[in-house]
Amino acid sequence: MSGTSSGLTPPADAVAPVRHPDAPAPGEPLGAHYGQCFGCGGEQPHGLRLEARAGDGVSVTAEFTVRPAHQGAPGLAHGGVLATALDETLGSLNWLLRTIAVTGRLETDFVRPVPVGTVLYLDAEVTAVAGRKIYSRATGRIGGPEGPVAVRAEALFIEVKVDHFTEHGRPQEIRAAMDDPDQLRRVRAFEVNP
Ligand SMILES: CCCCCCCC/C=C\CCCCCCCC(=O)SCCNC(=O)CCNC(=O)[C@H](O)C(C)(C)COP(=O)(O)OP(=O)(O)OC[C@H]1O[C@@H](n2cnc3c(N)ncnc32)[C@H](O)[C@@H]1OP(=O)(O)O
Repeated sequence: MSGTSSGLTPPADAVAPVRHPDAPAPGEPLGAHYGQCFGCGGEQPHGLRLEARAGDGVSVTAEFTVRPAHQGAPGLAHGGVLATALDETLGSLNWLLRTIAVTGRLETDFVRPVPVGTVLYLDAEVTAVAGRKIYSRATGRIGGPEGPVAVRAEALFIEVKVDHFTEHGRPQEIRAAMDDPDQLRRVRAFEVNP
């Protein structure tokens, strides 16, 4: 069964997404947006360590290897972890728009169980933009990049300013991020006018 709720249908005045001229070239690894990110960071022992690459247009591909820490049922990936992989892949589209945006809505279809040890091959693209609203979709396949679909999602991301994080984040992590030149460089790669 699949379907899309009305919150994920672009309005009539939505436009096609535009790849930012300074977006990473197709094939280029995007790297982590934050080392402590559970989705893409290298500093989270049980994190997904998802590795995304720029695609053509406003699209990305990514890979995530399911490890024992990611189980729900015995030997199978937890659905929330798979949703995280989709969310993170969709979030990495920000690099191509050079926009900071957070997930407002994420609708996920779980089509096939995903065993521990599986590589999940993900792809995602922005489908439309309407003001601050960014509409996107993602697919996760198993067995290879052309293998059967295991999960898919449609999402609405909402553009925010850096203030979203500095106002709502816990002060100790925000201070550490602001003291980290690599982190500031990454934020600038997302936002044209930091
Ligand atoms: C140096 C300092 C360190 C900085 C470090 C920064 C580096 C970070 C870089 C990159 C980050 C990328 C992170 C990727 C990680 C993966 C992605 C995630 O998991 S993100 C986490 C989960 N998401 C949230 O925590 C959002 C929580 N929600 C909110 O904060 C608000 O609700 C927010 C910002 C999403 C919207 O709030 P409003 O007050 O700004 O805007 P309103 O007016 O409510 O919504 C705008 C439009 O969107 C629609 N909208 C909003 N939420 C919707 C929903 N759930 N469904 C349908 N429409 C929705 C509304 O109807 C409105 O539409 P109409 O303009 O009137 O047409």
